[in-house]
Amino acid sequence: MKNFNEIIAFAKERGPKTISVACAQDKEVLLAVEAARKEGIAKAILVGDEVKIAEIAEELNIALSDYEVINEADLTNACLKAVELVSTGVADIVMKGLVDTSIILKAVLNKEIGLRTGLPLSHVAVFKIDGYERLFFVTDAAMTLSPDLMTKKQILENAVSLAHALDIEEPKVAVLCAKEKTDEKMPCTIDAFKLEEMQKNGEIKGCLVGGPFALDNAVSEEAAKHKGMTHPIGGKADILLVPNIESGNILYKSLVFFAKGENAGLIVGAKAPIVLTSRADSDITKLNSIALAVLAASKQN
Ligand SMILES: CCCC(=O)SCCNC(=O)CCNC(=O)[C@H](O)C(C)(C)COP(=O)(O)OP(=O)(O)OC[C@H]1O[C@@H](n2cnc3c(N)ncnc32)[C@H](O)[C@@H]1OP(=O)(O)O
Repeated sequence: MKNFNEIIAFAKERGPKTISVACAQDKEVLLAVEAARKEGIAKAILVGDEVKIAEIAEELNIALSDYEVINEADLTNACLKAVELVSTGVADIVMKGLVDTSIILKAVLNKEIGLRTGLPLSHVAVFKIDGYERLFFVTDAAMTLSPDLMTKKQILENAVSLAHALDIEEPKVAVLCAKEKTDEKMPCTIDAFKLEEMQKNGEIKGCLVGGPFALDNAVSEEAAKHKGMTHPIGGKADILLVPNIESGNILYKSLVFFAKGENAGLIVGAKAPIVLTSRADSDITKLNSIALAVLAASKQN
């Protein structure tokens, strides 16, 4: 798939799925779930502050009779309820509403009713930027603080699974650092080298991995050529694996606010997909993310 229109078209074919929205009292969230409902992509159960949900719905002319609403004003309890709806099979996808990321992630990781699989969960953001011909992924900009080598391997594999769900058969993964040569003083360059080795010796499958890469060589063929790089991933990355949450989050928000990119975001690697965008992201981003989650959920089932 090359853009979000295609993702939405495929989600219409595979939907509707049921989303449980944690802390649904938010204008952009309600606009997105209403658009998803009208497109036949998803139905939503709205968990949150019933009074605030009703006020916003009225302002937006959204009929709440089209939704199940579960009143839970406390943010932590609303997140736990939304997650429980998925772990008990009532819903297929969790969606973050107006709540801190760490609160919903703690609910997702809850030992009794959460969606753990035993392996690391991670965030994948999908972007489309004018001038870059392909969709590309940034991971992990939102969940894992400072991943070690084996956690990076799992983050990479989680993103590769999502790429496969979008019919990107052999995604090219660039492991990002500040430069393209290994340097003992920059441990992420050593991890990047090891991840490329793991792919070459078959420990990582279903993708091509290259690293270390600086961002310019990963996304610009001209920059890669200028620096004399002959790596097949040079300038053609599908997945950008960042070294830590700070670099990933700054890249994510630079793409949204400076580059005005179109995007979507999910937590993957759990028993079900979790729509996780920034509270400041638009209703279009949230709709794109619902569509992406529907494709990921169909692949998982
Ligand atoms: C990109 C747009 C959106 C944004 O901008 S989001 C903003 C930035 N993001 C954030 O603030 C969230 C960052 N992450 C966090 O807050 C925390 O790491 C997180 C995920 C809530 C976990 O917090 P805590 O529960 O305090 O973490 P902990 O290290 O004590 O671990 C508790 C148990 O959970 C497990 N865990 C933590 N991260 C995991 C992961 N990625 N995958 C699978 N399991 C994970 C951890 O192993 C531990 O398990 P156990 O209790 O020992 O069995």
